[in-house]
Amino acid sequence: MRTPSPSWPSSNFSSCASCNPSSSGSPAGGRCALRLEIRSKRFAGREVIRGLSLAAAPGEFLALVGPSGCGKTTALTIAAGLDRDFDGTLDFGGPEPVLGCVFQTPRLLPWRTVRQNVALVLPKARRSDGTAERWLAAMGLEAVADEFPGRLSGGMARRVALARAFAVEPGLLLMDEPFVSLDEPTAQRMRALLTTMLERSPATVLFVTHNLREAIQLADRILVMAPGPTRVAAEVPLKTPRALRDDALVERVRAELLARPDPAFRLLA
Ligand SMILES: Nc1ncnc2c1ncn2[C@@H]1O[C@H](COP(=O)(O)OP(=O)(O)OP(=O)(O)O)[C@@H](O)[C@H]1O
Repeated sequence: MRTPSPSWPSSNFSSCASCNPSSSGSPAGGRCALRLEIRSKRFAGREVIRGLSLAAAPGEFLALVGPSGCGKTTALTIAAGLDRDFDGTLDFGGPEPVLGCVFQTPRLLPWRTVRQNVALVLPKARRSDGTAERWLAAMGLEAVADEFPGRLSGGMARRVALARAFAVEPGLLLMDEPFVSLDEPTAQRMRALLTTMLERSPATVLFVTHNLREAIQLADRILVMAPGPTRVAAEVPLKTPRALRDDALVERVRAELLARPDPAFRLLA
């Protein structure tokens, strides 16, 4: 988390508990509402988002889907409070929540052990109270707690990143393509693990993906983004309980969505 990139300015990292050990936020486990209104977002004068509006109820799992470059990461970055340079409003319906963040790459500190990577996001008083170990155990990572990240497989490193995000007991979990570039069986195991973790530690979730199947499998509601400049073009509520969404149902819903006349859906194919 200490490696800044152009779209994740280091100066604003204190907003994300998973990125910053000293962040406190609201009481742990306090699921929050999320209301984000981006009237306009520009990079160097170029407007990339216009009139994007989204709202999540406490505990709701929202998936943002859309074609590459349409502004999903930008919207998530704004929701995380990491980019305040936009015209609009961000509101949690109460105090700022504890944030958990999971990115496209695990972003572990290579010079710290797995255990330390998780413990470091916790308030000082909780760094040696067994919390890190409990979350590592929940992810099946006890055996590598004292290893350095360089010794882990890609899937294990992602599990550490998930453990780190859940260890803070986030009220709001922000995930940016967290399972991209994993082989499909590993990605499926990670999605199942995410579902289990959310049952254990419920949070409001904003999940960015370009993978429509993944969104159908996980989300309570899918927001389909349309480019140029980006806005939410359509919303798809998913009523079937997550546990009952097998491959056949996911494929059926996907086919139905891709057949819709709205061009925003065709861009997802
Ligand atoms: N720091 C930046 N400076 C200038 N332009 C940027 C910056 N960050 C993003 N952009 C531009 O804003 C647009 C939206 O980018 P963003 O990364 O949010 O899209 P995305 O939908 O998440 O893409 P992908 O699915 O490929 O990750 C793109 O045109 C991108 O080039």
